[in-house]
Amino acid sequence: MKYDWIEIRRQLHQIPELGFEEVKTQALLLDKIRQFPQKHLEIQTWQTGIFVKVNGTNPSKTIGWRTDMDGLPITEETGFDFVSCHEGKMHACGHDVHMSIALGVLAHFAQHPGRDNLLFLFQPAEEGPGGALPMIESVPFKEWRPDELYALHIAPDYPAGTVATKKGLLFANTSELFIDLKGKGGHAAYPHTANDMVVAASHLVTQLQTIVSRNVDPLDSAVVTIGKITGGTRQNIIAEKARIEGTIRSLSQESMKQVKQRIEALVGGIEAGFSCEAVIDYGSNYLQVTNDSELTHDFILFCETYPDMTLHICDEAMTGEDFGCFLDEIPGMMFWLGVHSEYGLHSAKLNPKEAAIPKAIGFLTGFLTHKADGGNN
Ligand SMILES: CC(=O)N[C@@H](CCC[C@H](N)C(=O)O)C(=O)O
Repeated sequence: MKYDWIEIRRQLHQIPELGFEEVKTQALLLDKIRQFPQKHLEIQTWQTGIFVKVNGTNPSKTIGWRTDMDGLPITEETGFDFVSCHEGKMHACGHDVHMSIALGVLAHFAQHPGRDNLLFLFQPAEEGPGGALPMIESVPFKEWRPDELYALHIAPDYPAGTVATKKGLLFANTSELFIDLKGKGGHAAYPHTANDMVVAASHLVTQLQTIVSRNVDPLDSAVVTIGKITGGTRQNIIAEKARIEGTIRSLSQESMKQVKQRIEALVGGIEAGFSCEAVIDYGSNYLQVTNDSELTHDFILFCETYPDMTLHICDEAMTGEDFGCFLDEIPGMMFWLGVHSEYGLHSAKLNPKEAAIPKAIGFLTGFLTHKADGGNN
């Protein structure tokens, strides 16, 4: 059977769903997977995710490939004729591309299994609240636990169809950040009788900017981004409540701890200064993505021998990925797949060049064949 992986990417693009809501996505993936020859496949669903094991011909280990499935709460502005059908939601981080590539590679191995087993993990909720940790705890993962694990992420700033990676640290530690402030609402004309949380939140957002500029060692790196503020009810009512939502990024667990301590000190200052109550919630935390040196060396050697593949050795990035939680358990590595888009990840206009999809399917099929046939350059 012949498949059009770009068309399948477009179908996935039209139905973006948030973390652990990937019901239609799971159904579409299962529908495609069930069209592949089933002789060598075993399938288990887990929440909105899927595990597919390709039984090897003479296995001594299991090589894993992980892809993420969720979209983001962004209103798409690409103007594609296959634009998202889910209002306010978009595949703006390329997980539609990731899934179509995984399907394409799986379709090959369903017909031509390698010597070792392959395990394809379709993981929900990468953007949040984090599907990796509960997936690691799941029954199918424990039963089919891979010995090595690999994954990719699209990269808008690399030429389409090229790859980029490095040994060691690739992506940062992340922590979500939610701060709820509660004061006293009142009439806009009587500020002296109220306790305005819009003003308190504004001060706090400004103070949070000093953590990276004044507290983190300039030779280290961290990010504190506030992506959303909500507060108040209308223009002539003093806000009783405000909420700040953001993310923290760091290159080590130690500096993550320091940033959090500083946030707590600043929030304490706001509570004292504005006589309000504040609650901090760190939401989900992702471990840094640390690429195994030997396996990355092998990947680099494979790239050098693969025809028509350009490999960039990149710097680490402050992006986060809960793939880091898998790599804390299992050796493996992750790489960027160039898709050349004028607009970046999490942009409403992200426009990955689809030519990268068939190229990545061919390349990955080669790489996983090399792995599953015992290749270790
Ligand atoms: C590759 C990528 O964009 N990943 C996300 C991961 C989100 C982590 C978490 N929800 C957070 O916001 O801290 C990223 O934003 O880097």
